[in-house]
Amino acid sequence: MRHAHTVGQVRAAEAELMARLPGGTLMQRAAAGLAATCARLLGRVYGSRVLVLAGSGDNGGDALYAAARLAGRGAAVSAILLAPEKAHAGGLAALRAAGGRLTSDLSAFERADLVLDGIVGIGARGGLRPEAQRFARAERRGVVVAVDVPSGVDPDSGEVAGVALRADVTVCFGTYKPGLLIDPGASYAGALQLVDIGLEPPRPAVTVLQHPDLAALLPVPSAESDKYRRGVVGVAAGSARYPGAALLAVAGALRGGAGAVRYVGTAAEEVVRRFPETLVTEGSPAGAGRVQAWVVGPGSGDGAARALQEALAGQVPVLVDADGLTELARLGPTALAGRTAPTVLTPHTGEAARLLAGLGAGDGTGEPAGTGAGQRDGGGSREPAEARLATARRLAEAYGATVLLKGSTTVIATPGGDVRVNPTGTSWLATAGSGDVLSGLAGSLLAAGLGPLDAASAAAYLHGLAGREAARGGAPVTALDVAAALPAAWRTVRSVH
Ligand SMILES: NC(=O)C1=CN([C@@H]2O[C@H](COP(=O)(O)OP(=O)(O)OC[C@H]3O[C@@H](n4cnc5c(N)ncnc54)[C@H](O)[C@@H]3O)[C@@H](O)[C@H]2O)[C@@H](O)CC1
Ligand SMILES: Nc1ncnc2c1ncn2[C@@H]1O[C@H](COP(=O)(O)OP(=O)(O)O)[C@@H](O)[C@H]1O
Ligand SMILES: [K+]
Repeated sequence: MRHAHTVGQVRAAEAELMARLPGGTLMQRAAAGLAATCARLLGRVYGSRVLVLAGSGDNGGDALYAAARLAGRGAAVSAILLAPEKAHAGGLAALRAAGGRLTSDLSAFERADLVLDGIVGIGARGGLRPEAQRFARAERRGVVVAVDVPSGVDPDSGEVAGVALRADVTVCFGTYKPGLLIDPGASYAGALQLVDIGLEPPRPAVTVLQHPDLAALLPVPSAESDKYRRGVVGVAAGSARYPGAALLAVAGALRGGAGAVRYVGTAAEEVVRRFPETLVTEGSPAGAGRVQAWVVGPGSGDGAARALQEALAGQVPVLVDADGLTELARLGPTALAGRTAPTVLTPHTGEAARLLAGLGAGDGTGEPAGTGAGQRDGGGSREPAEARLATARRLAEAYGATVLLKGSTTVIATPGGDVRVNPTGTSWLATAGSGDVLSGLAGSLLAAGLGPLDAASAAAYLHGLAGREAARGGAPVTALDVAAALPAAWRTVRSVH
């Protein structure tokens, strides 16, 4: 599992560590790790051309010390200082002593085999300053290595206000920063390398699952298993108008590890024709047999209100998606207030905006919340796409539910403040109905016994891998292709054991 910490957490952990160590130790550890990665990337250090972009803080200091090490191994190093009078004195002296030279020639950036971006790190405030912006726009030939954070990316949120330097590799110190894991920041960071500088940070602000975590989480039947013990997932989805959503949610649910899928709704006939293994009922959740988790809402249309009410009244986990979310936004968080079992919400950006607006509902006026209500504070004050982390957290807390916010980086937040960011996926997943497959899959994992955070994040992970598998070679995928590729995604993560 990858762990990421906020700037505030890193600063506190650094202060604690620095108090116990001789001055400059952490920077030397950082520079040593940085130089080692650069040397690996260069292959042959001797004779290579390295350019350092050094800002006025310790981020520039790391870059200058690392460059001095490379110069000591025979690299031709030049440095552009963005604020020459404020450059890190020790780093600059080390670079000079190792034979590095200063330049103001922008073409050095274009010619370099390797560029070290030490403009700004976790001390960043606001968008990249004008003197730094030109490097984000300039052509380059070589590899760009970001020091700690690609300059221009907000370390805590991944937001880019204006432009940022696109890196091939980001070498981060002590711990990952959330902004390296969340788009748009993640797409600027390239491959991530972690350098251990001895930091002992507290509980991470954000975690990211990896293959071995998935392999450990996924439910696998044993000799004692039967279909009921493996869990039955109920899917209340589809309507006369949107029968396809029922098929897609069921297709996802069938590949999620539950022992059986029970469908309720108007598309029963279509569902059983396409997936004969499904148990079908034409009613609503209250009249269906026992299930261990419900998925409510994909394509439910007018049926969403009743299905949601009946599913929420039960004592099993409920995943709410699509039309179910629209209905929930209308009702507001009070609709979930009495629940004892977990609730999972899987909004895309538009549905998240509706849910934020819904925070004004249920206030006793009986009026549905208008758009814009509830967007005055917290994560709701900005467009959800630009503040994904804050939005997911805000919704999770306000609704008392686990929230999986879909998008180019899917973020999962719990009411208790845990956040996971999904590392898999592809923009080919932006295709109609792929969200329905995801909700069926996540519901199936809930029914199989995973907790809400694990079920939601494992589903996003598998869905993202399946999307990549289906789009392999760069081909468009359909939602059913994604569902069909889910077993391959299971095999991929399980093959690491
Ligand atoms: N504090 C520590 O113990 C350690 C810090 N390390 C490094 O130190 C960095 C943090 O250093 P600082 O606190 O000095 O902060 P930074 O070096 O990240 O940034 C501060 C400097 O950048 C300028 N700046 C701020 N926002 C800017 C923007 N948007 N555009 C351009 N310039 C901007 C400021 O004028 C300031 O001088 C980390 O990212 C890491 O690279 C490492 O050496 C490891 C140890
Ligand atoms: N640009 C993107 N990059 C990666 N994944 C994306 C992107 N856009 C959407 N997705 C993913 O595609 C799926 C779309 O879901 P959703 O918006 O609910 O579609 P639908 O309602 O048609 O099923 C989600 O899993 C989402 O995370
Ligand atoms: K940087």
